[in-house]
Amino acid sequence: MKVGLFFGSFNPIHQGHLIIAQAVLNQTEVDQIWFVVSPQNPHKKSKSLLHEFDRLDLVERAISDNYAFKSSDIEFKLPRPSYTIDTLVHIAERHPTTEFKLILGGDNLEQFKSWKNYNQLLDYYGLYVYPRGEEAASDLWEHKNVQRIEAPVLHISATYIRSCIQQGQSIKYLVPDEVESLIAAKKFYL
Ligand SMILES: Nc1ncnc2c1ncn2[C@@H]1O[C@H](COP(=O)(O)OP(=O)(O)OP(=O)(O)O)[C@@H](O)[C@H]1O
Ligand SMILES: O=C(O)c1ccc[n+]([C@@H]2O[C@H](COP(=O)([O-])O)[C@@H](O)[C@H]2O)c1
Repeated sequence: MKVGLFFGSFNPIHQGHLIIAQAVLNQTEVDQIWFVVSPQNPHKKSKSLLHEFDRLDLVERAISDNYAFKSSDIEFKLPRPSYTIDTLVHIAERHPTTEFKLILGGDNLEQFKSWKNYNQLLDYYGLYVYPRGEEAASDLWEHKNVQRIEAPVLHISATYIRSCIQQGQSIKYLVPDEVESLIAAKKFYL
């Protein structure tokens, strides 16, 4: 089996994430996409970071209608902050017959060389990279283990969604209905 690993803070998950995941399923050999919720991105500090179990809950609601999408809380049990190479080695050890690829936005490709052991991620696993706005300036596009995914660029971000909520604006259509209703019921991000 081939699995695409989509790592993220998912604070919260939104339609941009889901569209990318579906594009990877459509355009590659992967059988499943696993959404790996990161409790703490090593390069991000956010005052409005929702508790990891709540973010996982939102992810599970968002993907429940797609059998090819799975959620993972594996990083909750690993040391923090979450370095992707450490998680990947851990996951790969537990699934020795599964082939893993990393799904990455163009924005993350630009800083990818600052990631822990990025060469190992490239050489042992490989990347599916999709555009996110302006073309990422990186020589890594030429790497043999980097495959470009064509997907519509949606300028939705979790930051924008959180700011809509704080301003009392609706987030309908930006997130799946099930995500919108849980955020409203639990008064997240207010
Ligand atoms: N609209 C989008 N289109 C394509 N990729 C996206 C989009 N939003 C997020 N991503 C990608 O999804 C992954 C996880 O992103 P993350 O959970 O941090 O969402 P975000 O919207 O970028 O969050 P924030 O605004 O809080 O920084 C990252 O690789 C990011 O590049
Ligand atoms: O491993 C690293 O050095 C590293 C550096 C920056 C980001 N990451 C991971 O990249 C993923 C995407 O982050 P985010 O917050 O943009 O969703 C998330 O799982 C982070 O832990 C990983």
